[in-house]
Amino acid sequence: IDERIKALTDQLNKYSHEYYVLDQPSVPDSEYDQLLQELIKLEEAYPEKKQAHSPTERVGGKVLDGFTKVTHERPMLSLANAFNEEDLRDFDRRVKAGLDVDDVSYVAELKIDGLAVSLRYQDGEFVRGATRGDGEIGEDITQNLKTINSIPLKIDEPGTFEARGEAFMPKTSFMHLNKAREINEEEPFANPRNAAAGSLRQLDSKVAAKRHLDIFLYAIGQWENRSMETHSADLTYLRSLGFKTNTEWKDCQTIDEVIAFIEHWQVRRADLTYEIDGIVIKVDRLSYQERLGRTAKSPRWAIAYKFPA
Ligand SMILES: COc1nc2nc(N)nc(N)c2nc1C
Repeated sequence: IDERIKALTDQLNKYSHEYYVLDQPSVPDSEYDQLLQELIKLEEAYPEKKQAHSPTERVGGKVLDGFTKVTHERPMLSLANAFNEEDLRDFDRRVKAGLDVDDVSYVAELKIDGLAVSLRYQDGEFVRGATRGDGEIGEDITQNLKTINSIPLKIDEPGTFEARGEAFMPKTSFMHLNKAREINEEEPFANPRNAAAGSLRQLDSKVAAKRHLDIFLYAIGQWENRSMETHSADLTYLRSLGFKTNTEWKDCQTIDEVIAFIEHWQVRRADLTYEIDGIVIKVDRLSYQERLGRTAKSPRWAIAYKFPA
């Protein structure tokens, strides 16, 4: 029985990764559902044999009467903003002056319009998910984050590992949710960001489970075995661990390439299945990030270009 429960758990988590992260399911939904039903029955019969990373965790658990507070060991900073080309060139000049180098490569990423969250893993198990809060103190929303199917419940990484990213509601989920709310004469959400925030702050994770939220991870927070040289290597590593990262990021050798990337997405963003409110530019070399450091609330090695509203 033990073996069967473990085998079903790992198999279903693998299918889930293929479907929700790689968008390449290898089995039909009917086979997934059949195996899930078998696991549910086995866990009901032998509850003590249920694995911590069981996919049956996805449907939501008990209703909480409040959120416990979480202290972020590494503060979750907010980004300084840029609104035009001049701001971007000023940022580039400041970075080069601060490092006393004249060639700095950047990574440009889509700025997902959602809610910043932190996912903490202990010896491979997803043990805690939290909101950014004020950057130092956030709220424990683990139960709600477990309902996001693209979040792996288990990863192959020993010790403490923290992934950070943006939880969001895809545009189609947002439209369907608001249509349902209008039918129920409930107040519609103003935008997908508010809908995602409202969904993740539900005390009843069964409600969050129905909101079809998704997530893109974009940084590694706490990591005992930190070993990468660049941010782009971190993004590649996150993907290799099974996390959903946004594939539209680009290595830019100059700020001109960044500006071209911004112009490209300023037009193309309407075609995306999720809302973005800008482009985030980060110095790629991690040792350079260390040297540039941070202000009280923002890193000096990154900036968020905001699209005109
Ligand atoms: C390094 O800090 C950050 N990086 C980010 N990257 C992307 N792509 N999107 C964000 N919203 C974002 N937000 C923050 C605070």
